[in-house]
Amino acid sequence: MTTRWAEWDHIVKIDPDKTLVEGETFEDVCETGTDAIEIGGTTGMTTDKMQRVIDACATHDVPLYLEPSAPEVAVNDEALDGYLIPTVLNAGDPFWTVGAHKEWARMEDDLPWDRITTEAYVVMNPEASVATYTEADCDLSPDDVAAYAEVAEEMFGQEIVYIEYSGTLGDPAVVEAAADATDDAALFYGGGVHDYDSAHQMGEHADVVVVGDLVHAEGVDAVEETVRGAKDA
Ligand SMILES: CC(C)=CCC/C(C)=C/CC/C(C)=C/CC/C(C)=C/COP(=O)(O)OP(=O)(O)O
Ligand SMILES: O=P(O)(O)OC[C@@H](O)CO
Ligand SMILES: [Mg+2]
Repeated sequence: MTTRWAEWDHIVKIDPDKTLVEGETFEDVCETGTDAIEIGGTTGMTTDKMQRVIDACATHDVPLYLEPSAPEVAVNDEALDGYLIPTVLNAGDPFWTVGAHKEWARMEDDLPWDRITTEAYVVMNPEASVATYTEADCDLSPDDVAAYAEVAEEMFGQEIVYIEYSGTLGDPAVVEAAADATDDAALFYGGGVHDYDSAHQMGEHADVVVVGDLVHAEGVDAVEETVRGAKDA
C-alpha cells in the first residue's frame, strides 16, 4: 500500500470527456508542478476515453491515478500508480456508498487490492452532476461535514476524506471544520479553485487541493498559479 498522498498538496483532475485548451498537451499538464494526476469525471465516461488519457500521461514523470465513476470504466493498466475509488458518504442511494463497490468485486476475480484506496466523499454542491447522479444530500452544516469526516476516519478507517464542491468554490468554514475533525486522514478539497488565492484559501485547511475544470477551461498557466497557491498554504 502506497500512501503517497500524505506528501501531496495539489492534484490535477483530468476529465476524459473534456478537451484541453487549444495548443496544450497532456505533457504540459503533467509539467505544471502538480503532485499527481487523477483521471475521472461523472458523465460521458467510457473505457476508450479513459485509456486515451492514461496513454497520453503514462510517459511523463507524475503519479497517475484513475478515479472511475463506475466499475465499467475502471480500466486495468500497469501504467497507473493506483486507483482512487469514491465512496459517497452522503449519497441518497447506498449504491454510491458501497453497492457499486460490491458489483466491482463481484464482476472481477482478482482486484489489485494493494493498488486500490477509497476516498470518502462528502458531496456539497447540489448543482454538480455528481450530486444529481448520487442523489446526495448537500444540505449540511459545517458540523455535519465534520462529523462525516470524523466517522470516515475513526469508524471506517478511511485514509482520504474528500470535500467535493465540483464546479463551485466551497465554504472555507466547512473545509476548516473537516480539517479540525481529522487527524491522520488526508483531507482533499475540490471545487471551483481557479487562481492563486482560491488555491491558497482552501489549501490553508485541506491537505490536498484538487483542480479540475480549470485545466480544460483556462489551461496550464492558470493551473500553475493554483499549484503555487496550494504549495504556499
Ligand atoms: C466501485 C467503482 C469502481 C466505482 C464507483 C465509484 C463511485 C461510488 C462514484 C460515485 C461518485 C462519482 C461519480 C465520482 C466521480 C468523480 C467526480 C466527483 C467527478 C466530478 O464530477 P462532476 O464535475 O460533477 O461531473 P462532470 O464534470 O462530468 O459534469
Ligand atoms: O472541476 P472543479 O470545480 O475544479 O472540481 C474539482 C474536483 O473536485 C471535481 O471532482
Ligand atoms: Mg466536473
